[in-house]
Amino acid sequence: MNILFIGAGSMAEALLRGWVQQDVVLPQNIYVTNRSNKERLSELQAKYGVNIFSDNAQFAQMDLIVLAMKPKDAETSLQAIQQHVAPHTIVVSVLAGIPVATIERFIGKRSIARVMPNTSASLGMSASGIAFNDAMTDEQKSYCLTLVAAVGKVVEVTEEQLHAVTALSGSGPAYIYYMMEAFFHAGEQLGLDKETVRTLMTQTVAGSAAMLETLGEEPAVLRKQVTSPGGTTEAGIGVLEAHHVKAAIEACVYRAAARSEELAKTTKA
Ligand SMILES: NC(=O)C1=CN([C@@H]2O[C@H](COP(=O)(O)OP(=O)(O)OC[C@H]3O[C@@H](n4cnc5c(N)ncnc54)[C@H](O)[C@@H]3O)[C@@H](O)[C@H]2O)C=CC1
Ligand SMILES: O=C(O)[C@@H]1CCC=N1
Repeated sequence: MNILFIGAGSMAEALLRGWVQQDVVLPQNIYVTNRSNKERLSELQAKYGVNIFSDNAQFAQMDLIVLAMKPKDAETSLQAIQQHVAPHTIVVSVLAGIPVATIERFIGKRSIARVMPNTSASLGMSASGIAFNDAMTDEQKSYCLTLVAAVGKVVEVTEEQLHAVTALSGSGPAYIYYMMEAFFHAGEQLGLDKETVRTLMTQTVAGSAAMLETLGEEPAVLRKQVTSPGGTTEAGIGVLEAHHVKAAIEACVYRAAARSEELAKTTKA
């Protein structure tokens, strides 16, 4: 299977790195192209041994195309490729918001999957959602699921539900890093060196995720186990409550989902 990435940014790299490292796709079967940055393509070629896509005639040999440009560039990009994409080629879009209907409007009714991964795909740790259009055969679905499962966990959802997936797990790593920025800073302010804080907090996040996953408990139950009456955790959480942090996090997710819907509307015919 030859796979072409259109758009060679951070998400394209996370996916192709994951596929190459997990041995699911050979680097010689991966092609990359972007709008104008040739150095970036050479960088990916040097790092992973993938090919630089050089000629529209090569579209005929592509079994699968990954749309990985920014949503705002989707229409221009789809317009540019519409004459060239072969009828047998599966199209997988990782674009936030952009509906299958928009993609079909440019390149016709064909097998299309929308995937919402996250950047942890580069370590095989993505949490991805996938939605298929009705042209997809079972065999094509299973191939797409294999690819996405190779870079982490994947759940099949409806296209409508992808707004929620995008707002939760697509953007999710950024929310965690945002909190980590604060933990790192606070740890240093309290006199620990940067590396010590990094060790403590990355393990704390990994451990908490593993507890949630392994025990299957509600987060509130696990939180209670940490919170001794009159202790340090209760004191700290009291500050979060006073600042309505839980409400702020929920508002953050709702706003991200609404933004995904806005992106969908900007491109609808
Ligand atoms: N970064 C993330 O964590 C995630 C991103 N996504 C989606 O992945 C897509 C790409 O995001 P990033 O990699 O973060 O963006 P990026 O800005 O790092 O990369 C975008 C790439 O698209 C190329 N490009 C722009 N217009 C083009 C055109 N007309 N033809 C060919 N290439 C073109 C750019 O040159 C660049 O290489 C977005 O649609 C985003 O919604 C999805 C899940 C997570
Ligand atoms: O911020 C964005 O729009 C993309 C989609 C999910 C993560 N990054």
